[in-house]
Amino acid sequence: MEHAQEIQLQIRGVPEQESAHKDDSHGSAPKSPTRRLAVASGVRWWAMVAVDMIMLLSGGTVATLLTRLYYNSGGNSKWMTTLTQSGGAPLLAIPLLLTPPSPEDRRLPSPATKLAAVYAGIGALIGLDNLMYAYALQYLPVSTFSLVASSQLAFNAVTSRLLNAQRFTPLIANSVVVLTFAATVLAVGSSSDGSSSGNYHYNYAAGFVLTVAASAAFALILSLYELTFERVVKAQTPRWVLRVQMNSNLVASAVAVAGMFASGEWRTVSGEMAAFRGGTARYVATLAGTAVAWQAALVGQIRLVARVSSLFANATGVVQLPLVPLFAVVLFGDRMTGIKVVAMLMSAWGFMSYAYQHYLDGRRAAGTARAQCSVCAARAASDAVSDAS
Ligand SMILES: Nc1nc2[nH]cnc2c(=O)[nH]1
Repeated sequence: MEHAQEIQLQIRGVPEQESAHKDDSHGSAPKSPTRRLAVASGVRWWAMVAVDMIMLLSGGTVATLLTRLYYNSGGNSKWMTTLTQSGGAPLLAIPLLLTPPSPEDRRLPSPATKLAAVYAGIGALIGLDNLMYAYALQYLPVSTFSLVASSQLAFNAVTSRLLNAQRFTPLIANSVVVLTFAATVLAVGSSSDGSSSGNYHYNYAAGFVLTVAASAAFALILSLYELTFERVVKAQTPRWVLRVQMNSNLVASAVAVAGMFASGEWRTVSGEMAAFRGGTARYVATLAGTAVAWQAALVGQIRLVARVSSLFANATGVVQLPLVPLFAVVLFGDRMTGIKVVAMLMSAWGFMSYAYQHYLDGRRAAGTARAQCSVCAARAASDAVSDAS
């Protein structure tokens, strides 16, 4: 009977498996590329993943375009751009208060000191990454930036394998390669199309090195988030996702504020505000909008890490790279080229390859659950017969 109850619990627990930590994910053996999805597939699950993806893609695109607008309109403070990437974190207190707690939200999964150390470590890394990303966005033209930044997916392939025991299937490998190519095609094709003309002073060597370093750091951050949900928080509930994001981004904001004071950049802020094209109100609106858009994007991205995997979250983020130049056509008057459309299509193709792997895993898991069900029913019947005799 015990066996039958155990399987019934597992089946009933399917929706919770998204939120509850599973012991089997502790092992270092390669796990299913889509293991959480494997037990929680279904229309509702896909709809939630789609919402997260839309938040990441729209938030990330708006944030990147607003950062470019800030630089284009006379802004020049790297620490200010760094701060906008994490400074909207206190706003997360609103959804946190509005989200009803589940039982897993009420317990402290690890000692408070361990949680604090994790927030401090990831937060400091985010602060450093945000600074490098701020330099990268200013020092490289859109095309080169997209090319180099797409390397974060390859870095993520390594960190996911090492830290998250991610298994690679041909479909996932195909997705990583095609998404990287999509950004490469974009970079090669638009290097001479005068993209994002503005008052940039490109500094290629520094921009290149900083973009590569930021890409590696960001891949590590996403893998560390995944590890945190599995080993430290031991839950993937909406509230834990918000808490982890808010606390780590508050630490990153402290790093940015400290950097602004230590570098003396804070003295230039009032002058920059006064000289900003469109005036002070536009300056504040641009930075506030950037901060909100980054947090919206990160909510989507970290929820994808918790729901699926860091590699999936990064793959979705990379889809955004060809999106930015397309929007720049409308907003900054960049030229539209066939290459940009091809990059978009390749990007969609690479992503669909990844999504198809998830679909296959979901179907396989459903088949396994059905098989276990019939074994379980047979065992329950035989237990009942032996109990009666
Ligand atoms: N390096 C890096 N930093 C980020 N911060 C927010 N998104 C990103 C990203 O895609 N890459």
